[in-house]
Amino acid sequence: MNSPLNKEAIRPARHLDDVASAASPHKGTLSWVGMEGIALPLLVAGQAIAARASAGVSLDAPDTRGIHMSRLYLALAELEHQELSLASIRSLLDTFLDSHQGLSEQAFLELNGEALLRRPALISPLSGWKTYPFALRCRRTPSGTQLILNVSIGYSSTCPCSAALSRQLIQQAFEEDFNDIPVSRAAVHAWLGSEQAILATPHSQRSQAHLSLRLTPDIDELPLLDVINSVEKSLGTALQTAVKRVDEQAFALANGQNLMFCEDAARRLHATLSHQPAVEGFALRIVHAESLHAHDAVARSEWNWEPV
Ligand SMILES: Nc1nc2c(ncn2[C@@H]2O[C@H](COP(=O)(O)OP(=O)(O)OP(=O)(O)O)[C@@H](O)[C@H]2O)c(=O)[nH]1
Repeated sequence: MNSPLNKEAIRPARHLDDVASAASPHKGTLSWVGMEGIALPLLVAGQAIAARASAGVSLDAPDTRGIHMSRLYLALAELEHQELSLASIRSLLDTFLDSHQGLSEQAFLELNGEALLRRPALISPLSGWKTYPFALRCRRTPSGTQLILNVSIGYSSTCPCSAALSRQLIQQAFEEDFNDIPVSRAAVHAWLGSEQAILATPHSQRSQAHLSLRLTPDIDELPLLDVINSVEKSLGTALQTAVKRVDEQAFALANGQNLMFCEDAARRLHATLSHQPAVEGFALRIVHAESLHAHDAVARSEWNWEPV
């Protein structure tokens, strides 16, 4: 059995050695030093979420052994209990540098989480929750601040080729079924409502737009919700939450009105994102998880973008 804790034995000495501030046995600067995977509660679009943070600084003093991890860790509390904003992130990066004067010229913060948004149904008054994975990568250097927002947005895509081929089969079936009977409005109406008439349907797939956006460095609000809304509007076929039949019918119509190859989706989003006021440049990757194939159809596009 362990002996009881002897608090006297662990009472802190008046002076605690600070190894981090001592001279390093090995000299040299380091581009990034800090902590990864820190649990951090955040408020995004009004919802509390569990995020993970990476916090770091450069170590530009070649003789100093280490940075002060606790100062970075404690500073992260600045982001708690308030809506996540770019203004608060810039202030936090300043705190990182202020707490490492003489040691660090650059500060870094990465936040990973899932935005949790309530989304309305297409027609009915219902709504439900959807998550959008995001990452915010921030860097403060003597020449300014860089902010990269990554976000993934799911949607539905219906193959335009498959739709055309299905229509062709329906036309052929019409030719055959009405070959020797008179074409009346009532007969065609009844025929259109039968499974035997609409004998082929195009394939659809759950698809993903993976976006990396370089944000205008001096804006204060995080444009996550604006970007998600613009992208879903541009594609027209956002994944749904609560669905009644009236919503499902509207979704079928939206898919039929927005037939999309991965190239079509990439071009639409290229146009949409290049008009987002908060976005200075982007790289996008469109992934259609094909139901026709066991592999994915993918398109990429960039604007004003250099990989970082
Ligand atoms: N620099 C550094 N610190 C580490 C590492 N691993 C654990 N730590 C610990 O992180 C703790 C916090 O470091 P500091 O922020 O320097 O703590 P402190 O000296 O009490 O705080 P200040 O007085 O503000 O400097 C220390 O107990 C370190 O031992 C590491 O790899 N590098």
